[in-house]
Amino acid sequence: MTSSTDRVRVAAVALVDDLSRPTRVLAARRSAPPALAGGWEFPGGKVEPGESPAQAAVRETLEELGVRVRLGERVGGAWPLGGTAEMLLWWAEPLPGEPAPSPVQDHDELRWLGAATLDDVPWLVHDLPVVDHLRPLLADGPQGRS
Ligand SMILES: Nc1nc2c([nH]c(=O)n2[C@H]2C[C@H](O)[C@@H](COP(=O)(O)OP(=O)(O)OP(=O)(O)O)O2)c(=O)[nH]1
Repeated sequence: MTSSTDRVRVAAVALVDDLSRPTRVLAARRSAPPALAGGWEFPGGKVEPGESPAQAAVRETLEELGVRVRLGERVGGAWPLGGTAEMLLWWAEPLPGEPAPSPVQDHDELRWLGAATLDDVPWLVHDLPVVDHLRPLLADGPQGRS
């Protein structure tokens, strides 16, 4: 049996406009590696030795988008990413500052998506169940500001 220490753990954020009443979630388009380029994902990355997944989620968001975030609850359980990788996802709210993509960090575009526009981007295949999970949790509100 595979133990949790054998797994590649990815920590990511469902960055939303308002933790108490989320209407929009931030999607990021990957620019690299070639196999993933063009696919949309939740900002995040691999948990490094010595840090907790929650710390990794905060660190990766700052590195990738240039904003600090306040984490809320976890979104679902451990989401399989194929092979032995899994993703832990947190609701998160940006602290003051505007998220911006960083090509150095493998993102070239960001979009805020609401329940009605979640399918407007081609998500990475392993994110599709996560998107389905999020859809009913996003309240009606302003949709799809890019
Ligand atoms: N961050 C993130 N990664 C995802 C998602 N969906 C998905 O399949 N993945 C995959 C893509 C990558 O194979 C892996 C995350 O690796 P990464 O390249 O973002 O990690 P990292 O920032 O730590 O990068 P590196 O140090 O390994 O270069 O998880 C998602 O929604 N967010």
